Amino acid sequence: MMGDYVWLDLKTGREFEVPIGAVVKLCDSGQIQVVDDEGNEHWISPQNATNIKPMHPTSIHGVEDMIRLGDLNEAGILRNLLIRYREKLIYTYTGSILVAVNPYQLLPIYTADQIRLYTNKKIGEMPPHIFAIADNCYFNMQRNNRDQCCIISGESGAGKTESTKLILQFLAAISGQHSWIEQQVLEANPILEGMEEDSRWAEGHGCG
Ligand SMILES: Nc1ncnc2c1ncn2[C@@H]1O[C@H](COP(=O)(O)OP(=O)(O)OP(=O)(O)O)[C@@H](O)[C@H]1O
Repeated sequence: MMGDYVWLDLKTGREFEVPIGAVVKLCDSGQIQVVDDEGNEHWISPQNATNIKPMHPTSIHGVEDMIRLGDLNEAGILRNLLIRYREKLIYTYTGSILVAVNPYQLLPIYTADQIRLYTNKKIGEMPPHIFAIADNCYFNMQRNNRDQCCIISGESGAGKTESTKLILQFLAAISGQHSWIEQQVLEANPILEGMEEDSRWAEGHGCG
C-alpha cells in the first residue's frame, strides 16, 4: 500500500549488509516503487516481492528505548539510531544501557539547565541522555554507600573521552565540589589515556 513502511533487502551479497528502511511510493501493475532511507528509488518486481517485508510500527518514527522495538534486529537498531541522529537525538537507551552516536558538532544539550533537568530523575523519566546515566550512578552511590562504575566502550573516535568528561562535568556540578573534582579528573586523564595506549599496543602485538 502507498505510504507503507517496509524493510528492503537489496541482497547484493555485500559484507555487513542489512535491510534498509523504505517507504512505498507507488504500486503499479504488480511492480512496487519504494524510496529507501538514503533517498534512492527502487522498483520491486512481483518475483522479487520477498525482498520487502512490512516494518513494525515502532520502527517507523523511532523509539527512545530500543527494548520497545518490534523489529529487534540489526536493521531495526541501525534505523532507529539513524532516524534519531537525523533529528540530532544522539542518545538512545537499550534498557539501562545508553547508546551514543558521535554528532561531530557541538550540541546545546550540556548546559547548566540540562544538568538541573536530569538531577534526581529516574532513568526513563527524561529523554535519553548521558547526564541521566551520571545521575543514576550518583544516586546509587549515595543510596548504597558504594563505589559505582560506568563502562564506556566504543571504537576509536566514538566519543568515549568526551562522554567521560560529560559524566564528570555532571558529577562536578551536582556534588558542589567543582574545582576539587575537576582537578582530580585532569590528573586522572593522562593515566587513563596511557592505559588506553598500552592496551592498544598490546592488542596490536597479539598480547590481547
Ligand atoms: N557528545 C559529543 N558532542 C560533540 N562532539 C563529540 C561528542 N563526542 C565526541 N565528539 C567529537 O568526536 C571527537 C572524538 O571523540 P573522543 O576523543 O571522545 O573519542 P574516543 O572514543 O575517546 O577516541 P579514542 O578511542 O581514539 O581515544 C571529539 O574530539 C569531538 O570532536
